[in-house]
Amino acid sequence: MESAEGLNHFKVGLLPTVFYIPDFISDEDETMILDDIYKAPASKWKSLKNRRLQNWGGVVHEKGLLPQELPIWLTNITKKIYQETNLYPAPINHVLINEYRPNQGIMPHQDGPAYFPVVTILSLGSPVVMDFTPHSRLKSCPDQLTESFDDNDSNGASDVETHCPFSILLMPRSLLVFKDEAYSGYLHGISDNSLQCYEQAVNKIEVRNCLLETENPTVEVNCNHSCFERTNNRLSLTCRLVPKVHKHLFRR
Ligand SMILES: O=C(O)CCC(=O)C(=O)O
Ligand SMILES: [Fe+2]
Repeated sequence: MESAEGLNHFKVGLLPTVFYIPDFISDEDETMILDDIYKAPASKWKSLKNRRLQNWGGVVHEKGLLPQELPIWLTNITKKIYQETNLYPAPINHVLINEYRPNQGIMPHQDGPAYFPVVTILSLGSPVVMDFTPHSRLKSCPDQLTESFDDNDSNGASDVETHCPFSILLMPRSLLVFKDEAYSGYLHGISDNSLQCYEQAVNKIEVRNCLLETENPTVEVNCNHSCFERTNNRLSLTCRLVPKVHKHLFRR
């Protein structure tokens, strides 16, 4: 995948700006990145009520970034993402690493205004379902429409059809990319439940076999209900660009 055109191959769902790339990195790369994450000093972790996180790249303010150089192991992966997605106008300069226990998630939210409106999320460890919900100003999706999703021609999808909630199943080693309308018109979140259902996932067909066939020790799959039980931690790298960097502020 070497251009934005190549990325179109990975478009999922009705929105034109959501992409799911399975196996973006190898097993070996996943192991190495996990090692590097856990090699970081304990003080690098910040515990929140429902997850813990590491902040890399500097402090994000509403008006921009007070930068800190990314470590080499993060530069390696963000460079690959930057080059292969070809969506950022400059190299990724900020990475948030979230760690979720099996019963932890993240409240529906929209990412802040300081970021360029492209987000890439690399998933590690356990699979999880991410839910996208349109902002209330866009909620125009009658319930019955969700049932006829499969019959819709994605090229001709109207506003009403496109402003429906949807989910994406994120397998370990996959890269989720979303931008523009999916970034600013929708909230994204993960339920804080160890039981995750992917019945409504827009990439259900692509990932179903992957989930069922691999003897994945991180999940217990219930085939009949398109659900699985998380049994391991999930980690994610949320990679973004803060276009405005305060190079000389607060320097001693
Ligand atoms: O862990 C994830 O996949 C989502 C993280 C996220 O939305 C964020 O850090 O803003
Ligand atoms: Fe987010």
